[in-house]
Amino acid sequence: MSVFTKVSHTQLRRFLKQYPVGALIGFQGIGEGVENTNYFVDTEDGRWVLTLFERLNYADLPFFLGLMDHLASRGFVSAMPARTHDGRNLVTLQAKPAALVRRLVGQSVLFPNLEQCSQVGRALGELHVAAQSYAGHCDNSRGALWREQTGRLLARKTREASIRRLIEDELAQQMSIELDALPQGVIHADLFRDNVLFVDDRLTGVIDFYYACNDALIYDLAVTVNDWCFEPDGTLNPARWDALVGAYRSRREFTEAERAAWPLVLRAAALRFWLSRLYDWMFPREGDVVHVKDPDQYKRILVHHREQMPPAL
Ligand SMILES: Nc1ncnc2c1ncn2[C@@H]1O[C@H](COP(=O)(O)OP(=O)(O)OP(=O)(O)O)[C@@H](O)[C@H]1O
Ligand SMILES: N[C@@H](CCO)C(=O)O
Repeated sequence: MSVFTKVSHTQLRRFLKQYPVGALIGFQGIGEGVENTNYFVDTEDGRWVLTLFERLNYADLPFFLGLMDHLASRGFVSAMPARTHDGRNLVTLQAKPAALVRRLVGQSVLFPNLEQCSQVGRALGELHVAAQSYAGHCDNSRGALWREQTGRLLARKTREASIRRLIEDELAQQMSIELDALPQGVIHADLFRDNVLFVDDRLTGVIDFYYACNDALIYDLAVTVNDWCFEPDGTLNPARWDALVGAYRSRREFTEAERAAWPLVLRAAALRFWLSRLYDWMFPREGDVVHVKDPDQYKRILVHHREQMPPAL
């Protein structure tokens, strides 16, 4: 669970006066999530999620909030950010950048069925298409340079020689891939199961756009299948894979270059989350309740991709 910054009832009441949302009814810290502080907030005018951004700078946030606005206003199932009386969707609370967004209905699923995987693949394709008209630009803060620098740091700091060897070898092999040369666009970059909401089998929400960036579209698909289509022991679930990838393809066809790069792109995506989780284990953050995810799960997925060719696109 993660609530890094506590907000009092009085602070929240004062904060909400900036918005046309009516008086505060109740609020509660949200346990899930590892990056930001989140609260569910109920007011006379509806249900909201308040996010205090713990790592992101004020200057970086208009890209993410603008993207959510862009997608939601085109009918995509993302949360529309609320605006203050004077039109701002980004404000300050407790000296941190903060935003209030619509609370979407639904729950995330831990064990997705084939219909849910198919809906996620379709939604990702639709997101890529709808975001083509978004004017904002943001480099991937967890892109190739970050993977290289973080990998080198963790390889130096770890006491386990096998981890050091795996990171160094994977970084060397990743040198042969140029994600920039593949079809580009705005990507979600973190479309894990905990960032998608369902009511039964109906996908009702995509949340947490705070890693969204410009990068290779196929990398986003790799991030998504690595989370949705693998079992906890690191083995691939082929039926989920086919459902998700097939539904994505119904919205956007792959290029030859993407098909050729796919095995290494899957590895780049697995490496990114292994490294970020490993970093959080090795350098834990202070907080009221802090949730850290298991790095080994992503090490297993990376090793799987290194040993076995994935199904072709
Ligand atoms: N718009 C929304 N509607 C409904 N629930 C939401 C919404 N935004 C966030 N949540 C809830 O808050 C939880 C945490 O949000 P989020 O995933 O954005 O956390 P985080 O710490 O910012 O990110 P991360 O997933 O990267 O750790 C979600 O799991 C979900 O339960
Ligand atoms: N989705 C990430 C956390 C936020 O980036 C993970 O599971 O490691």
